Amino acid sequence: MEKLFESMYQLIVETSTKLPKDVRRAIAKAKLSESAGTRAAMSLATITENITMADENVSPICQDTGLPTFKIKTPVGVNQLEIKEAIYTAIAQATKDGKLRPNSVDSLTGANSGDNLGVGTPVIKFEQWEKDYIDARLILKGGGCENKNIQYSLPCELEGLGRAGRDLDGIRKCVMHSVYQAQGQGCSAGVIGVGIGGDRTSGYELAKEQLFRSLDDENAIPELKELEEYVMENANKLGIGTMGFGGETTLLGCKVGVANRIPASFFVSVAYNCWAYRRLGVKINAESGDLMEWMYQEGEMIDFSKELAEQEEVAATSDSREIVLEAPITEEKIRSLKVGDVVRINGRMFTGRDAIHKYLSDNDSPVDLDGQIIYHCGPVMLKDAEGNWEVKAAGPTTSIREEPYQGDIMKRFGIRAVMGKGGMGAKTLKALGEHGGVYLNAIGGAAQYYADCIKGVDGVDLMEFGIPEAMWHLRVEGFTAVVTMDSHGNSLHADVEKSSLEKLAQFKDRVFS
Ligand SMILES: O=C(O)C[C@H](O)C(=O)O
Ligand code: SF4
Repeated sequence: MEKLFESMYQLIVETSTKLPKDVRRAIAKAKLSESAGTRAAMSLATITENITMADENVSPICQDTGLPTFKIKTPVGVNQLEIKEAIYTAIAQATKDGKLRPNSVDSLTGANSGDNLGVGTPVIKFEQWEKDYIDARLILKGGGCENKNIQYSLPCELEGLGRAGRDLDGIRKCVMHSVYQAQGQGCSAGVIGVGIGGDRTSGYELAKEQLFRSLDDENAIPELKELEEYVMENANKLGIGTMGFGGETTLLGCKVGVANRIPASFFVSVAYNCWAYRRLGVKINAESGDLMEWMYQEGEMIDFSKELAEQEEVAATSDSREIVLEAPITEEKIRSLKVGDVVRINGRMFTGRDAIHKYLSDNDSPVDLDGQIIYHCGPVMLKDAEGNWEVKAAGPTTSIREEPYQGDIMKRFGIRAVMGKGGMGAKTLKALGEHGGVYLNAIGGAAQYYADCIKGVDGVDLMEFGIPEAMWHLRVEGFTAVVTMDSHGNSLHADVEKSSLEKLAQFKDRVFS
């Protein structure tokens, strides 16, 4: 099976860089549902441009290439250890080539292994089957959406929906609630895999298993088909929309599976996947290791590049104010910004995510942050032939994780703007008002689009935290984001959360008997 490494490498690269056809179609449909000039339409335009750029650059669609999870079916007699070895080598090579971000971190020390290999990473699940070829599937599910997975133990009380009992209607309520609680933080519009039954572990496994289904398939169990259709129709009435900016499409897919349970337990497990729904599969010759066929290839392939010219017109007709920001920014300038303003950033910004925020809460900053912009981002970086850092992918990360630190750090160091995605909470909003700061929402997953706005890397600090967690000094041009929290107490995120909860309450009454 000497070709096995090559086949696995291709599977990894293709999964990270090329969004499957069914997902493209769902995104194209979402785009059609939004009115021109809205924030949702603008975000979807950025997302589709990003998909095209990832195709062209053969670079990661999103910088978070997730926890690679392989599901492999092998004919009886095939050596699974050999397959494992080929996967490990291919993962390390794809990381070296900038197709995967080094994402495997020691949970106790925080050390990044640098090659995506480590205890428990990647995940490889084997199964035997009677066919004569190998079926290898891969999902790259990022951390932001993974953090929005949720498991319900029935019966339970749900915000907005009341009691969810141990029946199909209780399940319906849990699924609706799972979409609400994710808001835009898992880079909506998302896809949910739902597992009914099992135990806490196998329930989540079943939920994730659903993410390997095609978005276009039909559930063979009539009740579940009905549930999937119900959720698709009604979750999209919650008004959360792309990136939680409000809008018509909140969900791109809902797939439900069922397994038996034991009498005392009744779990409903939900695996939330972002729009950057990267999963593919290949059929591999069991003797030679050759790649025989790609999976998920049915139907039309949408070429978003054709729409790019049209999109520029949409952006031009949008009625939001556009403001240019360049650090150092004055308090006066920041206080002039309002929720809904679109900013174009030129000049300097510094990345800082989990490790940096924890560090800055106990230590001095390695650079002067007065008037500066902090970007919640863990990029994919490679060194070029001259030894200079090159940005391969650089979209925002979920900002809410920095909520405990953010306000204090902004005040202490004089930071005027923080940028990420998904919004932040009440503590940060209060600090923005007191200190004079704004929160900027960039489009989650648009890692190629933003990498293109980064014109240079002028330095890096705290490299000991690993590539994603270091503090990169970036020089940008035309880096676009939306003000979603301002210094006047306004938060688009709080507004969407409130209005979506009101909408959720409309689904309180029994639907399935
Ligand atoms: O780790 C990242 O870069 C992003 C993460 O997937 C997130 O959505 O927060
Ligand atoms: S940043 Fe968004 S698109 Fe990327 S992995 Fe995280 S949730 Fe998915």
